[in-house]
Amino acid sequence: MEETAIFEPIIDGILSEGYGVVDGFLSAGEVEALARQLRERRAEGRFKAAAIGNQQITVEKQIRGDEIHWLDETVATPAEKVYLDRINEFIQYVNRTCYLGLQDAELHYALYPPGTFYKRHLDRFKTDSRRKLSVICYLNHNWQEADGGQLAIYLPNADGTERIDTVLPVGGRLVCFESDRLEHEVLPANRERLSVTGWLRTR
Ligand SMILES: O=C(O)CCC(=O)C(=O)O
Ligand SMILES: [Fe+2]
Repeated sequence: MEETAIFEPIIDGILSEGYGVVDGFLSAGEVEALARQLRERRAEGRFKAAAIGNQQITVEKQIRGDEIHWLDETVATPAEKVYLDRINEFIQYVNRTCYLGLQDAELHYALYPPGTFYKRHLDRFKTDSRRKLSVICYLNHNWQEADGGQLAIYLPNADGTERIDTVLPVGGRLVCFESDRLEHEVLPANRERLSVTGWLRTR
């Protein structure tokens, strides 16, 4: 797919709704390859229970139940390189069109076992103001509404009330929003839920 065709709607969504969603950020084949890679990394024993806070010390299952593994570009496999390259193209696009001065990305795989969730939170750590945009790409085959696991996004209305939009974690779909702005939550998933989550950072 032509790059602006997938990048432009993301930025348009952020500007008009506060968040952007696009399908086909990864093709079905790319999703399958990256999901397979995730499972291989997990089988190698590389995944750890996700922690809360920037010291990565507190594991709190009542807040989040996912397991994660950080992508390392120095040992990236072809399937991982496809995603890293696409994200880097997106960074260039955002810098050309929005002058955000993005520098790099930090990305981790996430696997939510059935029944797990991530309670309402903001992504930016108090001590890390480099995180500008949160990007999540889903790696799930044939995800249905009944599978749960929606990303719930809390949006402020002009009158001070809030509304909640939900996004299904459909394979190949990318969601992006400003890390210090939008509170969000992962609702309990009824089946294993796979994604790559990350942050686009300034210098
Ligand atoms: O997987 C998602 O939909 C969101 C994950 C998330 O909020 C996070 O990892 O900070
Ligand atoms: Fe988050």
